[in-house]
Amino acid sequence: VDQPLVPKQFHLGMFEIGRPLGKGKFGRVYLARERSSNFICALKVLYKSELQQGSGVEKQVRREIEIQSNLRHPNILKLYGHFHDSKRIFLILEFAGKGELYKHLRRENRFPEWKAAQYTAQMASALRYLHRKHVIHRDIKPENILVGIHGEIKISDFGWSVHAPNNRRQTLCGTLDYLPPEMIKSGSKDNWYNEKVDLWSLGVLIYEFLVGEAPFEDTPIMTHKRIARADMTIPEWVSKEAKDLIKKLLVLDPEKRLPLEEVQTHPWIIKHCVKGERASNREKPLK
Ligand SMILES: Cc1nn(C)cc1-c1nc2c(-c3cnn(Cc4ccccc4)c3)c(Cl)cnc2[nH]1
Repeated sequence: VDQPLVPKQFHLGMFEIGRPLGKGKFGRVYLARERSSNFICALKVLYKSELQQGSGVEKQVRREIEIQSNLRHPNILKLYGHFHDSKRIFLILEFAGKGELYKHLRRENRFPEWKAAQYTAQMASALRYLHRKHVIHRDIKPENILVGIHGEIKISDFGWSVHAPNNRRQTLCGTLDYLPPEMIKSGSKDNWYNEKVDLWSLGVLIYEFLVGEAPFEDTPIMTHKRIARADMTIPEWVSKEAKDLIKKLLVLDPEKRLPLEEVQTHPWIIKHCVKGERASNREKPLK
């Protein structure tokens, strides 16, 4: 029976380790079952040796634990607890039954508009919850999103998130595609700690859901230039409602990006995310 993982003190002997589920830049994730409750979870194993002592990564893991263990939302992957031994750190995470979203996106090339709109509505709901708690994710991209057994999405990997405002310096690595202009421009860093950065990344995510590639995908130099100018073209076959929402999020001025409340009530979202049968199967438009 699925019982929530309750004890405060966990240790490796409490878990039966199953198949590897995946690996990231730091560490691997295994399917696991907590023996006394039969609770299925995902166990993320990080080697202390790989987290160079005193480097940013160790602080990132600490921040991931601190932030994610206090979050409870259906579209945010739960962190139930953590423990460590002499060589490793273990994070006890919610198991997402349908795995990594980016694999689904690569396999399907791109998502139909109704699916992209439903994922967008779930992302907006999760981001509103995070921003109300003054948590900025800052690394929204398909690679950091998992899919639950009912097809719902779950934001994971809070390694880059911060409690705003925060004056810790960050070094960035990995893809530039999702970075907002204020994070690639030199100069004042305080915009890095404004929730609006997640709105830009949400716009990039919607574009990639619908088109199958990121809007500024290019050589690193060109991506940098195109982000700074919000220079993108949306294919003509994307619906005008979806185009409208993407354009209202990929705005250079962070203060002019569409607030999450208005994302959730945008015509493209309303059209595809009404309760009951799937809007796209509806014969007649809603009154
Ligand atoms: C894969 C896979 N296939 N199916 C059917 C379900 C899954 C599944 N994977 C997960 C995973 C999972 C796996 N890999 N990753 C990527 C990763 C690994 C290590 C460090 C950072 C990031 C996440 C999780 Cl956390 C949580 N739940 C998961 N569920």
